[in-house]
Amino acid sequence: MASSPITMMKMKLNNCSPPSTAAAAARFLPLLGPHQIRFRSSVAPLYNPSFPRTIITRPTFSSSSIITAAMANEALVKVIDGKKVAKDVRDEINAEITRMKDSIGVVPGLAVILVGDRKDSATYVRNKKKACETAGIKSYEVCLPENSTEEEVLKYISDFNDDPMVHGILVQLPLPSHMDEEKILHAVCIEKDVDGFHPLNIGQLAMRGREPLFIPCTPKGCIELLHRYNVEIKGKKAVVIGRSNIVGMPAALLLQREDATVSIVHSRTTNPEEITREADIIIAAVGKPNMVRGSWIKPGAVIIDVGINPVEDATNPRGYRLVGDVCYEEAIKVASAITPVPGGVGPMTIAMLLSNTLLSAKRINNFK
Ligand SMILES: Nc1nc2c(c(=O)[nH]1)N[C@@H](CN(C=O)c1ccc(C(=O)N[C@@H](CCC(=O)O)C(=O)O)cc1)CN2
Repeated sequence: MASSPITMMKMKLNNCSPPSTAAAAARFLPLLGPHQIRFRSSVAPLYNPSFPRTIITRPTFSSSSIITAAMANEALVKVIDGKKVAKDVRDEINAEITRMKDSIGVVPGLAVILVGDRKDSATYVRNKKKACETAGIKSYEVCLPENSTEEEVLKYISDFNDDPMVHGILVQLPLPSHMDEEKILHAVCIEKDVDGFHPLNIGQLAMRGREPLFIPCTPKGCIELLHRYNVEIKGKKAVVIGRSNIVGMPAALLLQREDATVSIVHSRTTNPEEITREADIIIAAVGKPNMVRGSWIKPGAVIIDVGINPVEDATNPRGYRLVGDVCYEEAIKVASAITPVPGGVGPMTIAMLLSNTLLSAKRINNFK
């Protein structure tokens, strides 16, 4: 996902300006309306966002039919508001935690282990702690210096495994390069593996007829967004861009479980755009700013952008701004729905972590 703000300074600003020619606009023209993906209407929605924000960037339409059509499409695009959905999820979790505390006196506990001094990781851990406090989850935090040993990390994991107050354990990734990530993730007991990264959890996710104890937070958040915006997944063509252990691979497995026909595009795929152009749903999780251009997208497709890439921006007080893996300005002209960056998948990652922690506390205490 995101690289550190320190390393991002080395990145070149990726300019993804929207196509400006009439010919480029005309590409979108015949493909509006009936070609757009249909949002589920017959199935009772798990959740209907009260205000699914619709972007209307230009209120007055031009007299040119080509421009008007492109703009009309833009006006119809649903911005999938991850911030709003995450807040709703957190409120629901908070209500459940209150119910559990009131009836059996149990408060869910989450232990977070941070190793090293990456600024982005420190920010994510701080945000997780804040989210826990608001939701009513007790958080336990361990911050270790970059030069810590694997044994030290393993000792903390072992202590948290044995602590009945702790229902979830996570080790913030990435770990320093001298550490064996596999060994460390394997040490988290599977019943408390709220990140869902334990090989047994991933194995269960991959197998038909088996249920993982936990689903990794970011892919779970992607699917939750699709559900809550009533996007039909069953029978659709889905393409996942990226095959990382924490996002791409589990996202592809989850889409398959939802009965989508799934393709995975990765660094060795030739002509990735030919594959993405077929997709009704795209989940982009590759970590390359603006890699997916408007021309890669089938009109009406739904786009879930997992990338959080800092790019230089002298006009921003931070000196950089965050962009996704998808060129938003182009995609919004073609897609029927899209997650923004920031404010899309990112907030859902933390909401799903709280959801997994609650799930764990309920399961351990046999609370329904
Ligand atoms: N053990 C884990 N490590 C990592 C995970 C994970 O799920 N488990 N995921 C990422 C980092 N991450 C959570 O840990 C995370 C990333 C981004 C966000 C988020 O809310 N992003 C905001 C923008 C934030 C900003 O302004 O900097 C957004 O997209 O709106 C939350 C969590 C890697 N490591």
